[in-house]
Parts: sequence; C-alpha cells; structure tokens
Amino acid sequence: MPAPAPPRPLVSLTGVTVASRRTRETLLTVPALEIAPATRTVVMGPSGAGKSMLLSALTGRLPAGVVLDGTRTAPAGLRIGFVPQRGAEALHPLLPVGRQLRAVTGATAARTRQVLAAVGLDASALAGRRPAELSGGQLQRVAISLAFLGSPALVIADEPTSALDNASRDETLSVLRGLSQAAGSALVVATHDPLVRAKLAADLIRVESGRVHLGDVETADDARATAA
Ligand SMILES: Nc1ncnc2c1ncn2[C@@H]1O[C@H](COP(=O)(O)OP(=O)(O)OP(=O)(O)O)[C@@H](O)[C@H]1O
Repeated sequence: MPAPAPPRPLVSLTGVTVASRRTRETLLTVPALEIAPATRTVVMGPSGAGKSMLLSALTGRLPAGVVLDGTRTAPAGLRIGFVPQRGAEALHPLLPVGRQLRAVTGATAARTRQVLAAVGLDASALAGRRPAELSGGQLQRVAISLAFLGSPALVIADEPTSALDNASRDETLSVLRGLSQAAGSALVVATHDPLVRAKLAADLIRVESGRVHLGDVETADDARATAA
C-alpha cells in the first residue's frame, strides 16, 4: 500500500524576499519554507535579524513600508491567531476582558469559559475586570485565549514570554503547547530564549542578517560566538 501523502502545508514561502519600499534594501530572504499542520517551530536569531518580518511574511500581512516578492501560498480562509509580546497589546484597554473576548471572536459565553479554563483562568473572576487590573502573566494567558477562540489552524507568537518572569514564562509556554496540541493548530514562536524551544519541543528556524536557515545549522553568528 502506498504511504499516505504528507499533509498539505498551511503556509509555503518560496523564493521570497521582503524589501524596504523606500530604500529597496532587502530585509528578509526566504529560499523555501513550509509550515505543516499541527507542528511547533521556534524562530531564533539576533535582534534586528528579521524574525518579526518572517512572522509577518507567514501571515501575509506586512508592515507598512515593505514589499514582498516571490510566492506565498496558503489555503483560502486560513485562520491565524496572533499572540503579541505583551498580552495587553491584543486587548482593548477599557472593555472588561470577558466581554471583549466574546465581542471580538463571536464565541459563546460557554466556549469562552472553556478556553479561559484551559489557560488556567476563571471566566467569572475576569468578567468585570479590565486589562489594567490583570498581571502580565494573566494578560498573556488572556491573549492566548483570544488567539485560540478563533479556532486557528496556525498560531503565531512574537516573543510571547520575553516580558515575563520565569514562572509566568513556563506557565505561558505550557498553555501554548497544551492548547495547540489539543486544537491541532500549528505554532510558530519567535524568541531569543533557547529555553522556549526546549519547553515547546519545537523545530528550529534561524534568521541571521535577514536570511532564513532551517534546522540546527551553524550560522556565522554561532561561529563568531564559538571563536570568541
Ligand atoms: N516597516 C518597516 N519598514 C522598513 N524596515 C523595517 C520595517 N520593520 C522592520 N524593518 C527592518 O527590518 C529588519 C528586521 O526587523 P525585525 O523587526 O523583523 O527584526 P527582529 O529579528 O524581529 O528583531 P527583534 O528581536 O529586535 O524584535 C530591521 O532592520 C528593521 O529595522
């Protein structure tokens, strides 16, 4: 019997470059990259290397002032959830948290309660509280709930733990891993922290000086660090 065909990737980038519209400087080069369903990947690299730009290229939503050349393919209507560095960035500052989760996603109160419970939060305790009344770790878990309430096939997180203490970091990674596994969503996380990769048991993409490398290859940055 022939082996089953591998699942179709959620997003493929082929021969992609992203450049500044004004200066034409190339900011990111992606020879070939595929994100398969239900996989976990971390994107690592020095500050300014192009990690956030790669996340934007994967979503197909680029910041103003840059242009993408090459081929990005993704199924029509691909649902993508996004988790920012600070949960507050995903939330309206004045609306009670429970109400805004339902208003933004259209989810029922029961489903909202269920997803909040999955990240360790009690919906009734949050119902009347605004984002400023929650801790950084709680806000990050609310942002994760918001991302998963939309039933995404792909969740993108940009430095989701860099503003957290170690305990909140571990909790955040544990809920990201647990929810993505339970929902069958692929997870792509940009980070500076090698522990994030270990705790997520994720594949690795390196970005160095705007160029994407797949897997545990030694980059010029690694060679310099080893030589130092
Ligand atoms: N809207 C934009 N227009 C032009 N250049 C940009 C724009 N956004 C980012 N850049 C440039 O693209 C390059 C990559 O930036 P990016 O934010 O992807 O880096 P990063 O690896 O995520 O860095 P950090 O870890 O510090 O967040 C940088 O040189 C940055 O100045």
